[in-house]
Amino acid sequence: MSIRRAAVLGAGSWGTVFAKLLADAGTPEVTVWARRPDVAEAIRERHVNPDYLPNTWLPPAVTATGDAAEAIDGADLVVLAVPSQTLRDNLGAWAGTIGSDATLVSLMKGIELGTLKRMSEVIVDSAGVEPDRIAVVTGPNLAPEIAAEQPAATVVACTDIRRAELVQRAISTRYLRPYTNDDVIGCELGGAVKNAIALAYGMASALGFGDNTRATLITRGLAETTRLGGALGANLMTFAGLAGLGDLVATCSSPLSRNRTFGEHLGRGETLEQAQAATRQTAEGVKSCLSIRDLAHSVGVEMPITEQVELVCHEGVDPLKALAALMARETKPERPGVPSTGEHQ
Ligand SMILES: NC(=O)c1ccc[n+]([C@@H]2O[C@H](COP(=O)([O-])OP(=O)(O)OC[C@H]3O[C@@H](n4cnc5c(N)ncnc54)[C@H](O)[C@@H]3O)[C@@H](O)[C@H]2O)c1
Ligand SMILES: O=P(O)(O)OC[C@H](O)CO
Repeated sequence: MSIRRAAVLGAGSWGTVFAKLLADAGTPEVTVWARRPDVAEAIRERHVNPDYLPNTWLPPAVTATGDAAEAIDGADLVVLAVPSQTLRDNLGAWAGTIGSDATLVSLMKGIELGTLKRMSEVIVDSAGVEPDRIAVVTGPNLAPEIAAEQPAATVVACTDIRRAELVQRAISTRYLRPYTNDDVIGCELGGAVKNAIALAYGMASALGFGDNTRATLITRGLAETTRLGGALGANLMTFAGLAGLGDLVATCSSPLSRNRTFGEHLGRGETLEQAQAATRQTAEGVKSCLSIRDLAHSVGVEMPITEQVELVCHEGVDPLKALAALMARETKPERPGVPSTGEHQ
């Protein structure tokens, strides 16, 4: 079985590249929903997204509309690519038009404020679908590099292996190699938490700290992600894979990362508002650091880096003071691989 018609809801960087990917992998009809009519028209008429991917030509199979119902009509694959905090409201409006056996794909890397839910949980709530119809695509996938067809790998996480394999086939190209995984919880947490850690990494870089500091942030960032995952029922091995370490390294190391770049602005002493004004695109970690911190507290897990990132972003704490607070924490054994239960340190 293969996908005949796909809808991609969201015409930002990743939604647009994902539409190209589906077309390159052989989906005959891919319709992108763009919020702005001029973006829909440019994709439809000129095969380019001038706002987000001006230098990437989109294949003929990709078209676009400003009407979400039109995009979803008859689609057997419905891809969700809007900012995480807008998903519930958007999907609530679209849900009635989604086919009863369509597979839903989540591209979003965030945790909802207030409910503290992962994106697949928000989809279950607002679209009223069973969890096994939802696949999560996540991994080290900076949109501009995938657009340039640079080789990379990703993960398709779904509890229904048949649907995971369907999506895997639908995005398998000479430049992207997808792996399946049944650990939806771990894959989503890896994608969401790495954004908060990349903010810290960006701050440290802007403050002039070198590779020891950066490696420490990546490694301890992964440790706190793994602790959270363990407490929430994830497979701890997921965090050693593409959705965990892979995405964390790509996001922290890349100047293309919006989260890292946002952290650099904060590290240079800018306020949240100044950093927001300087970076137009979605840096999910800025909001999700709050919900991740609250989610961690709800299960008794300490996430010191995420907590300090939240203080810098939302409480105006100086990044240098945040770093000093991390360094002043009580000393403890490293204990890699310690299971989640017991002391969540
Ligand atoms: N860009 C990447 O490299 C990349 C890679 C993997 C995953 N992701 C994830 O994909 C998701 C989407 O990111 P992106 O990179 O496409 O973001 P983006 O900032 O490039 O684009 C966001 C899109 O959402 C639209 N939008 C903004 N507010 C909206 C609202 N209230 N309702 C509906 N649409 C709205 C914007 O117009 C834009 O088209 C994020 O969760 C991100 O973490 C991004
Ligand atoms: O640009 P960022 O920081 O949103 O990261 C993009 C992707 O999630 C990297 O895999």
